[in-house]
Amino acid sequence: MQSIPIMLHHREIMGCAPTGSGKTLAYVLPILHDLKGPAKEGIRAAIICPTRELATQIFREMKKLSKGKPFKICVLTKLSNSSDNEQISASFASFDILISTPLRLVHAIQHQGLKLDKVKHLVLDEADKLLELGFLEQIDEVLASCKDEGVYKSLFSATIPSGVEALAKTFMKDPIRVVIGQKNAATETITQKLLYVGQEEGKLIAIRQLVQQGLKPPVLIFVQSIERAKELFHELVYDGINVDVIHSDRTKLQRDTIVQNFRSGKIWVLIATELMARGIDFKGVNLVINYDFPQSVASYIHRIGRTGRAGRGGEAVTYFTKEDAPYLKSVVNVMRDSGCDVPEWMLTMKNPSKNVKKNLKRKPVDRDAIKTVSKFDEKKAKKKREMVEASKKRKQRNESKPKASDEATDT
Ligand SMILES: Nc1ncnc2c1ncn2[C@@H]1O[C@H](COP(=O)(O)OP(=O)(O)OP(=O)(O)O)[C@@H](O)[C@H]1O
Repeated sequence: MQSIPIMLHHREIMGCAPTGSGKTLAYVLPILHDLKGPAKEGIRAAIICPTRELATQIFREMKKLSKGKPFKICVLTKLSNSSDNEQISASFASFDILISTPLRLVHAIQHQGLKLDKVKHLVLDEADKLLELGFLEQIDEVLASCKDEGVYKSLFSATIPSGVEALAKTFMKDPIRVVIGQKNAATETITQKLLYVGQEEGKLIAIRQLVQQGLKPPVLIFVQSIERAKELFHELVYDGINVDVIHSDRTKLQRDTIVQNFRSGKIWVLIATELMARGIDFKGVNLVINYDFPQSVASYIHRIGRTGRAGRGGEAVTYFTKEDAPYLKSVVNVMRDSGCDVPEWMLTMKNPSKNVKKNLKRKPVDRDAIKTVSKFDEKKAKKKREMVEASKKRKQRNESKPKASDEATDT
């Protein structure tokens, strides 16, 4: 309601609204209306987002909403096999709307003759992510490729920190700032819980207890690295759970198939890295489990925002160990601001300092590998291995000692 008239009046917008509240439609509808119909003038709207999965999802939404108007919409995903750049460049020019990740878009601009000089609407979806260091250089390149005068920029996210706002103002023209609900809070339809699991191995115990009590799929589980995603997958798959795992080490085809299978209900539990934390709209996810504590408040909000979408209810459980305790208060604040019940003692905890938060964002907490064997059993097994090794060595030493009879012969 707020963004449609703003964009139709060609004002730039910085829109912050909760996860699952419909930000995609908030820019897709005014763009489709403003472009009126296909024009063969070159790309007139460009939408940039951080992941391929999200780009494909936006493409699908665009296609659905533009039904009846034969707009040519293109999603830049994989690199074209054709080596004829002129041909590729000409094919780009035939599109009205383009959706892409920053890296792929910059490649097309630099090597495949893609032009953005006719772009009227430039959207940065998940803007705060796109304006982080890893993407910033490419966004600069994209901005430089758009003709400055005629382009209206729109930024959307569920989290827009003040630093990002200040940065955005340096390249936006007098933007209108729209904030729906409380800024940087989670959706109120999500029941959020924090669960203390003691040490690392407590997490597997907690998950297994949940399974025993009866999981209500679909369930999404977030971990902090690809390695840990693989480890958890091995544990759960041997438990006989209908589970799969998605991360950037998997092939594009695998990633597409997994997303499709999770959407259709073929997979009940999906283990994911941060790759799936933003923007992905799986309808009806019942539970999000933060197996590993998120590295920032924004990550927490986006991860748990995969449930409780479009007014539906949902549940989010965040496991924490002793090592996560210093960062706990940030999440507690989000829970409090989103209207969740938080124990009194948690509210009186100290807020982590800026430095502590920065360090966590840079480097995740060091964690023991995910495996069923407990530390105690592992130590016992290690001791046993060491004893066996030592006795083997003793035996070898004894055998290599010259025997009494040998000595007699030698002398
Ligand atoms: N007016 C509406 N009525 C009902 N459903 C809607 C409406 N607008 C959007 N939706 C649905 O709500 C869901 C969430 O929308 P969308 O993915 O755009 O959320 P978002 O705000 O971009 O979330 P995120 O911050 O996680 O990216 C989608 O399934 C969308 O189809």
